[in-house]
Amino acid sequence: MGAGAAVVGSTVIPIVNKLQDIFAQLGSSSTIDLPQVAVVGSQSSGKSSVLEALVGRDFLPRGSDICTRRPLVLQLVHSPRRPDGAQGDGDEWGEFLHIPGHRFYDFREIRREIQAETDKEAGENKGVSDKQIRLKIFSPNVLNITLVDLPGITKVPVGDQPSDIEARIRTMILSYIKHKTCIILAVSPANADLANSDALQMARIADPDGSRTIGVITKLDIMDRGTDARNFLLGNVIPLRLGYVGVVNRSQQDINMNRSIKDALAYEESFFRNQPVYHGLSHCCGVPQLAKKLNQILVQHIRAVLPGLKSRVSAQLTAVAKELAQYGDVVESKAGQGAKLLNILAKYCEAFSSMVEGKNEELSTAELSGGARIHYIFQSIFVKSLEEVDPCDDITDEDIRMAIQNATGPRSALFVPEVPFEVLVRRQIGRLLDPSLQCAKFIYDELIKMSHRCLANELQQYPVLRRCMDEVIGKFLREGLQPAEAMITHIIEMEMDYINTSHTNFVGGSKAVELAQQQVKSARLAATLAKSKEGVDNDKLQSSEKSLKPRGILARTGANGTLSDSHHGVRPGADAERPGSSGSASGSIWGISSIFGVSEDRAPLKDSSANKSSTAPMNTLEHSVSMIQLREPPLILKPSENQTEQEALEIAIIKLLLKSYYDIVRKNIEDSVPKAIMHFLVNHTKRELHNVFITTLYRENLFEEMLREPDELAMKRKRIRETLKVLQQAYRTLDEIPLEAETVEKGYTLESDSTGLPKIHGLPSSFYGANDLSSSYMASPKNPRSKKSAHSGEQPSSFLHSNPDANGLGSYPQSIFNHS
Ligand SMILES: Nc1nc2c(ncn2[C@@H]2O[C@H](COP(=O)(O)OP(=O)(O)OP(=O)(O)O)[C@@H](O)[C@H]2O)c(=O)[nH]1
Repeated sequence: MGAGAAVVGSTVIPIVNKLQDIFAQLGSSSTIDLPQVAVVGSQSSGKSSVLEALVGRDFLPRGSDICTRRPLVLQLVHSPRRPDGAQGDGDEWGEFLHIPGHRFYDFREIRREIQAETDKEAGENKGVSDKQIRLKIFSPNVLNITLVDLPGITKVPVGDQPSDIEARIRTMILSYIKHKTCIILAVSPANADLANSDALQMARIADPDGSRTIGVITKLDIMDRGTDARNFLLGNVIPLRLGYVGVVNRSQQDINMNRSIKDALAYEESFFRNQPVYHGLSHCCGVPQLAKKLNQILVQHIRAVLPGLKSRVSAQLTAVAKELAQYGDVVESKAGQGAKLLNILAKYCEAFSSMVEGKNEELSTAELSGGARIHYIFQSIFVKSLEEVDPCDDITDEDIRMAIQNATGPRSALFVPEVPFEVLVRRQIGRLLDPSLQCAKFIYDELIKMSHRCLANELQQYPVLRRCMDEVIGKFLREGLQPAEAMITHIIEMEMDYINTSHTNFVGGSKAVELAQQQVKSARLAATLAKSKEGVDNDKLQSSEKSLKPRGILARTGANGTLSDSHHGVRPGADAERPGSSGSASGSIWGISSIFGVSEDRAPLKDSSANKSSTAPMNTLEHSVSMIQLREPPLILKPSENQTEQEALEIAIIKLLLKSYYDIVRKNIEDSVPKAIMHFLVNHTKRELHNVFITTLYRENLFEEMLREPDELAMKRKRIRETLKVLQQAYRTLDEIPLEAETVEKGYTLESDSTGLPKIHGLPSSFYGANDLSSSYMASPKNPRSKKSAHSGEQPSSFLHSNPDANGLGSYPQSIFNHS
C-alpha cells in the first residue's frame, strides 16, 4: 500500500511492530493504542483528498460536491506479508463492518461500497448521517492506526439536509475531536480566507491550547494569482503550536483523469520546487511533511508508553529469571555434578536440622511443625497420657487379695508380704513400656514426615535423588529407632528389676499403714453411719473395732477370721531391730521388708499355724468310725468371697504403696524416655545424617543417575530459558527504541540540543507528559534553552510558544469564535 507515497506512520511501523511483538511475547492482548487522527474542515476543503494521500491509496469518494456524508472510521491494520513474499494486491484488502468476511481487493470497489452505504443511510439527495461506516484496511505496509473522515461543515442546507445541518455536523465533528487522544487535522483551503476557517474554529473549541491540532492548508495550487500562503504556513496569521503543512492534492480534473497518487505527489513536489515563495518552507510543505509530522507525534506517543512497557517487561524478566534459577543449570562435568550433589546433601541436612530446631525460615504460623511437634508429642501426648494413668485402675481389690494370698504360699501369712507389692508394682511399671515405645514410634514418624518436607521444591527436580535420599533417611531412622527402643526397654526393665523402696519420695511403710488405717477407718465410719441409719446395733461395730486395734496393722487374721494374737505388734519392732533392715517403723524411709517382715523369721510360726489347720484333721480322720468325705477342691481356687477387715487394710496399704512408687517410676520414665528418643533418634539423626548421605550417595558412578531430571522438567527449563531470552531481547529492544526513533526522525526535522537528545518540532509536552523529551520544545523564546532546542531556524519562536494566551492561540481573532 502506498508504495512511494508518504503513508501515515510508515516510518514507525518497524518500531510499532516490534512493540506489538513484545506485547505478544508477554502474552498480553493489549496493543499500543495509537492516537486517532480525524480530518475536519468545511465542505470540499479537501479532507478526503488529504486522508487518501496519507494512506497512499485511492478509495475515498471525492468530488466538488458534498461527498463525505457519514463519518468514515478507517482502521489501518498491519497484516503480515504473504509467505511467498510476493507483493501485490493479494496483500492488501478492505473489509467493512457491515459486510463481515467480505474482502475487497479492488479499492475502486471500496469507494463504490462507501458511496452505496452512504446513500443507503443518508439517502441519495445530499443527506448527512452520523452513523459510522467502519472500514478496515489490511496491509503489510500500514501502521495500526485509526483515521476518521468526517463530513464537511456546511452552512446552507441543500437537498434533503435539515435546516440545522451546520449545527448537526459541528456536533458530530466535536464528538470525535473532543477526545484528548485525537489528533486533529484542521483542513482549510488556501483559496478561502484562513481567518474564517471553520476547521481552525472547530479545532480551537476541542483543543483550546492547540496541542493536538495540525493545520493543513490545501489547494495551494489554485490560489488567486499574486497571493500565497507563506504567512499562513508560518503561523503568522493564526499561530498554531504544531504548525501548518501546505499540500497540493489532485484537482477534480486530475480525479476525472484518474491521476495516480504517485503522480500527484510528484506534481506536488515540483509545484513547491517551482514556487520560489515556498522556498525555505520545505518543512511545512507537501503531503510527505504532513506524514512526517504525524509520525513525530506517533513516535512521541510511543516514547510515552515505553516506560510502562519497560517496567512490565522488567517485572516479568525478574519473575522468569527467578523461576529459572529454581531449576538451576544442567551440570555436565563430573566435578560439577559432585559439587552439586554435595551441595544438595548439605543443604538438606541443614534444612532438616533447622526444622527440628525450629529455625526453619518458612516457619508456619498456621500449625505446629518440626521440632514443635516433637515437643508436643513428648509433653502433651506422652507425659500427659502417663499422668492420667491411675496405677490401680486395672487392679481390683480381688487381684490384690489374690496376690497377697498367693505370695504367702501355703502358710497363712501373718504380715502383709512385700512380694505382692513388688509383683503388682512391676506389673504396673511394665505397662509403661508400650506407651514409651509408641512415643518413640511417633517421633520416628515425625522425623520421616520432616524428611519429606525438606527441600521438597528443590528436589522435585531430581526425583531419583529424592527417592534415594528418602530411602537412606528412612533406613537410617529405622536403624536409629532400634537403639532408642532398646534403651526404652532397658529403662523400663531397670525400673522393674529393682524396686527402690528407699527412694526419698516413696511414701514408706509406716506412713502407708497410717494412711491406710485412716482410710479404712473413715470407710468404716461411713459404713457404720449408713448401717445405724438402717437400725443396726452400734455396739457390735465398736467391739469389732476394738478387736482390730490391738492386733496391729501388720498382723493377719487367721483363716477363720480370728486373730493370731501371739504375733500381733511384734513384726515392726522385730524388723527394726534386725541388722541390715532398711529403716525403722517410725522413720520416714521405711523399706518394704521392714513393713512386711521377712519370711525366715516368720517361717516357724507360719508352719505351726499351717500344721494346725492341715495335719490335725487328718489324724482325727484315721480314728473315725465312719469316713468323712471332703469335697474335691475346685479346679480354679479363689480366695474366700468375703473380704475381711484386715484384708481391706492390707489392700489399702498395697494400693498406697503402689501409687507412691508408681509415681516415682512414672516421673523417671517421663523424663528418661524423651531423653532416650532425643539422644538415639533425633539428635543422632541430626549429627550423623550428613555422613550417612555422603557414604551412601556420594559415589562418582552414581552422580549422573542421581541428578537425572524428568524430561518434562528439562523441557520446562528450556521453555523458561527461551522466555527469558525473549524478554531480555524485548528489554534490549525497548532500550534501543528511542535511538531508532531518532533514526526515524533523521533527515526530517530532528535536531539535537546540547544534551545530544533528539528534538522534535512542535510537539507539546502536555500531550504526552511533562518529562517527555518534547517538554523542552515548550520553552519560551525568552528562555535561553529554547534558542537551541526549539525548531528549525525558519520557524518563528511564537509558533511553538508555551503560552498560547500570550503568544499563541490567544491571538486568534475573536470574531471566528462568535459562531458557537
Ligand atoms: N486543485 C486542487 N484541488 C483540490 C485540492 N484538494 C482537493 N481538491 C479538490 O477539491 C474537491 C473536494 O475534495 P475532497 O477531497 O472531496 O474534499 P472533502 O473536504 O473531502 O469534501 P467533502 O467530503 O465533500 O466535504 C475535489 O474535487 C478535489 O479534487 C488541491 O489541493 N488542489
